[in-house]
Amino acid sequence: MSVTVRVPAKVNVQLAVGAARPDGFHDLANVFLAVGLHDEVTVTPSAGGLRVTCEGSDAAEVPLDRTNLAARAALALAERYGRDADVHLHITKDIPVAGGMAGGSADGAGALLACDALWGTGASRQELLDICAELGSDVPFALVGGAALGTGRGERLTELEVGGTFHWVFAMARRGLSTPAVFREFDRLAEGRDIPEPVAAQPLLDALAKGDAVALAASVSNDLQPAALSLFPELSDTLAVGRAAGALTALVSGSGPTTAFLAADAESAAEAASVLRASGTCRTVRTAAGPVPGATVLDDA
Ligand SMILES: C[C@@](CO)(OP(=O)(O)O)[C@H](O)COP(=O)(O)OP(=O)(O)OC[C@H]1O[C@@H](n2ccc(N)nc2=O)[C@H](O)[C@@H]1O
Ligand SMILES: Nc1ncnc2c1ncn2[C@@H]1O[C@H](COP(=O)(O)OP(=O)(O)O)[C@@H](O)[C@H]1O
Repeated sequence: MSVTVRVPAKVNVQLAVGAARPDGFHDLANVFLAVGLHDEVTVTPSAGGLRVTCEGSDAAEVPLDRTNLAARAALALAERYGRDADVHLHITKDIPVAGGMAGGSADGAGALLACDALWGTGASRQELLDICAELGSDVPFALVGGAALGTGRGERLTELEVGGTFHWVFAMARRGLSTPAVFREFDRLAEGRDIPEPVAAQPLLDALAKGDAVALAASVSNDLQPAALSLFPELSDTLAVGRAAGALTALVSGSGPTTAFLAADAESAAEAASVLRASGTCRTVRTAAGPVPGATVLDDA
């Protein structure tokens, strides 16, 4: 008996960042879009206690101990509902690790939903979302999927209407970037400046609602991009290649270092992807469309 959950990656079409809070986090206006790159998490009862395994091209970079977000999710649910977390969690990883696409968060949400289905806890959606928020700022969105505005530290979600499909190209970099390090660099670059309250941009929300890629391209923004570029200047070359290859816009995905390119349609995305692949400025290139649903239990094969 096992349960498998499929969970998407995200791109931030807007990431407005406020000043550092006393707890070290930053208030955000974080507009998430779930895109069709997925991890799968399979949970199976295991007599030998909690165990995590991972397969996929980035598997060597994924921690297999209790710091893995999937393990933390299983332990949090077990504690809340008085269960033993005697499970084997197997992650089939397709989301790049430390890429600003929330792969670890996806695995956390996936493991939570899978363990919940396996154990039949009867937890409400809100209870699951509360556990997600304890695990990390990006984890609730991986459960919800689609498109949403995240406020607070990104964990308080308002789902958004999207009127069409957006076609993206993602260029994975040759090394990762640490999310806390990028926020620290944001603070350093912001020193001595007044940081406005983060708010969602109305033209961006309208563009999403209309499914208008040209309007979305004109309104995307990422306040962490200067910090990511400061720590990883070569990303500017990748952004320039994607722009020259016809992308409507190019930006760093979240805290990076994955770069994201919005294309007019699937064909232009494929063309930009092949130019980026040939450029030698990145490790791998993928295309993916969004929005897609959040964490979903798969039927038995
Ligand atoms: C930047 C974003 C954009 O969606 O994602 P990535 O691009 O890294 O995937 C998120 O805000 C990352 O969310 P997540 O990766 O869940 O971060 P958390 O585990 O909650 O926090 C890790 C660390 O990031 C910083 N952090 C995170 C969220 C936030 N609103 N303010 C922060 O300052 C803090 O230093 C915190 O200790
Ligand atoms: N299930 C997981 N998958 C990937 N990384 C994980 C996982 N659990 C914990 N981590 C840790 O979280 C770090 C950030 O990973 P990830 O979520 O992929 O990136 P990002 O926060 O940039 O989207 C990794 O370097 C790794 O040490």
